[in-house]
Amino acid sequence: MKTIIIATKNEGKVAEFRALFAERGFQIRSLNDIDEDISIIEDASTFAGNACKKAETIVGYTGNVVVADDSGLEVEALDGKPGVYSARYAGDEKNDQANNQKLLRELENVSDEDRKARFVCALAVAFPDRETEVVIGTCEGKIAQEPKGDHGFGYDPVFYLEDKHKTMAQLTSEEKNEISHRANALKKLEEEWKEWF
Ligand SMILES: O=P(O)(O)OP(=O)(O)OP(=O)(O)OC[C@H]1O[C@@H](n2cnc3c(O)ncnc32)[C@H](O)[C@@H]1O
Ligand SMILES: [Mg+2]
Repeated sequence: MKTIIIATKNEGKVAEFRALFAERGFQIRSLNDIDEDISIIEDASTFAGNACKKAETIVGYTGNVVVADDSGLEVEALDGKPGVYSARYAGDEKNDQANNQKLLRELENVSDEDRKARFVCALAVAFPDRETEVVIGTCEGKIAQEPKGDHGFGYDPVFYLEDKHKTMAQLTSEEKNEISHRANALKKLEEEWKEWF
């Protein structure tokens, strides 16, 4: 079985990628399986820029093909915030619950029809011997009035999917992997680049 390194420390992402790549005959390893203490400063102004930086940094350590995900939430009424700052929206310590609470506070007086949001995932693949590839996947929804559900991670409890009448955190992991920004990015990568899969 082919092995892919995923340049992430986020166990929520790792679990999703593990399932998504297993369907395609790959097994994955993440930064949590690699001994070295690697820290990558995510200072690019776009998801794609940060994803490339993560993937290219790790190729330097491993010499293997590396996939990286930089992702987040864009809320229309907040001019696209929290965007690339999604992980640290409520402060440096990366607290999902605090991020969700801050988001709900910011949208306190915003009506249902103005709560449109999208999840974005930039997926970069870096190689030891050729140029990095990047694709973007999205998933459209709305910010709920209150958190619901306990699956997934991050902003899933406050991300409402209108056609499912559920938040992302109320979906099973299989259901999320059919429609998520991460799954959509991987589908694009697969379409654009069949020979690799
Ligand atoms: O950089 P790595 O190590 O991959 O892990 P991270 O958690 O810092 O990841 P990002 O820098 O890409 O920040 C993405 C943030 O956006 C949110 N996010 C991304 N994908 C999500 C998803 O599928 N569901 C809910 N929230 C998500 C979540 O809060 C993440 O912390
Ligand atoms: Mg990060």
